[in-house]
Amino acid sequence: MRRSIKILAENLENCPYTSATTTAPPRRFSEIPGPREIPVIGNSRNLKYAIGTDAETIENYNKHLEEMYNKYGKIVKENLGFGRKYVVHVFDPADAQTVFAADGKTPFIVPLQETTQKYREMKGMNPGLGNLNGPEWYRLRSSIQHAMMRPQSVQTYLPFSQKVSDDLVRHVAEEQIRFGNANMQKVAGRWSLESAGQILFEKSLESLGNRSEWADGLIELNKKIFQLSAKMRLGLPIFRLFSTPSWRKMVKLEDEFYAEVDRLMDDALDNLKISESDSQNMRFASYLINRKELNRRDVKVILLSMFSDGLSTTAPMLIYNLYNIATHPEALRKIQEEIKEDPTSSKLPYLRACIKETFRMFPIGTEVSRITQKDLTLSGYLIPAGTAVDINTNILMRNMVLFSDSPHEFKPERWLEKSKSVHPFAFLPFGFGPRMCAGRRFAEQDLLTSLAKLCANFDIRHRGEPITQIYETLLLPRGNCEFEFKKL
Ligand code: HEM
Repeated sequence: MRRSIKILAENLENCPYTSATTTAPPRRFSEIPGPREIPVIGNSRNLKYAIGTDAETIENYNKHLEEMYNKYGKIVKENLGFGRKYVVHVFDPADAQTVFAADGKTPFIVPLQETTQKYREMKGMNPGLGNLNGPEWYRLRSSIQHAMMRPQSVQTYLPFSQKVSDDLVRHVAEEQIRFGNANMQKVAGRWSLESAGQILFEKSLESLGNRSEWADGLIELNKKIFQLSAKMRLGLPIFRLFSTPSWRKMVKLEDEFYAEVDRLMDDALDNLKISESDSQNMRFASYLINRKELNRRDVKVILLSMFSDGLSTTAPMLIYNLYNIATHPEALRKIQEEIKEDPTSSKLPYLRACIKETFRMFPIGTEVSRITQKDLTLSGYLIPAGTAVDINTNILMRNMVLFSDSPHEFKPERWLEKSKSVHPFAFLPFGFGPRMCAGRRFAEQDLLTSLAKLCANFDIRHRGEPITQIYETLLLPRGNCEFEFKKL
């Protein structure tokens, strides 16, 4: 990681946004600007949530972050209230770099879903990769690093990715004939479930075939968990002390979800065998059961973490990509030409640039979080060790200065022009460092393969209400997700 920080830092010199180094002593934490604080309640926004959980406000949490940036500048502190501590929001890539550089071997994070962490602990389960910190996180993460993060290892899954994309093309064509369009809220969910089956459970779940209704049920369940979790995250945290109606509802939803996923994991693991053959070429679950340092419980924790994180991220990203492509016919034409030129190539630089641009315009998360492990100076203020810092990637990736005054335009070309360098800590859709998204390579490969197949087979149109984002723990699509696919 040190090396990658060094390489990235070398690109920084020309960036107008890079903070000038200063020798002045850092200012006190209490001086960091931020919303008015009310005793017990915390920042003034909490009052809205305390009086009644205002869905409208929660859905616009990303807008609230943007407003804070516009009002207070590139560093803002927020008192979370009700016995919770402060969170420091940073909106400056130089500060992001400082935080990541201090990460060390085991970066600490605030779990994205406190409710999931609490549920798993209550059930005696391991909280899972995205919820753990410290040596237990390190032990589990190290065991999958090789299988998940090396681009070469992910190549092993290419044939399965291709099979899923063929199934997707067939399914979309069928939906188009049946309904006159394909509702991608459903289809993308089925696609991501099918891909998870192939990669994690080593079998087809037939989500794009006979079992699409079953798939829709599981995806809906997952969606409800994310929606409720957003309300509980931003609302009054009484569920930490008492079993509130929201908490009981959450337990019921999680129970249903885990019963289903547990069945999937047991089915997969019961059919896999310990093998002496080359573990480098094994698929994921087989690779895991062949790791001597992992027992069955560990394997299930890892599979569960990968499954639940993957399910809620790649499906919306497929929708956002299709939306950008469908609303920019010239981009679709360029992708189709690129594929026609070399149908077997997986290089596809223009399509890759479209995907990158979509990650920038439609980030799936509001922030990448860290708990600092040593004192840091951010934007000239002293941040004591143990402070929660949110690196607001969604604001960074749409910043006017960092993206040449056109942050709201879909411009894949910006990633192809060598002369235009982007601050390396301004574009972090998968986070950074040892805690970087464990499914990154899979997500990128699945998106590239399936989008290439869809673009090569169809003219894609989008009409009606534009797609925007709402906050439901992640930034999920709102608007018309029905696309028309005209066979070429
Ligand atoms: C397009 C889709 C995706 C995006 C944008 C995304 C983004 C992220 C981000 C920003 C993080 C936090 C990184 C950090 O703290 O530095 C993360 C963590 C994680 N992601 Fe993803 N992700 C995606 C897809 C996936 C998929 C497909 C999987 C599984 C197959 C997955 C599994 C995980 C796991 C397990 C973690 C926790 C890692 C840890 O704490 O060690 N993600 N992801």
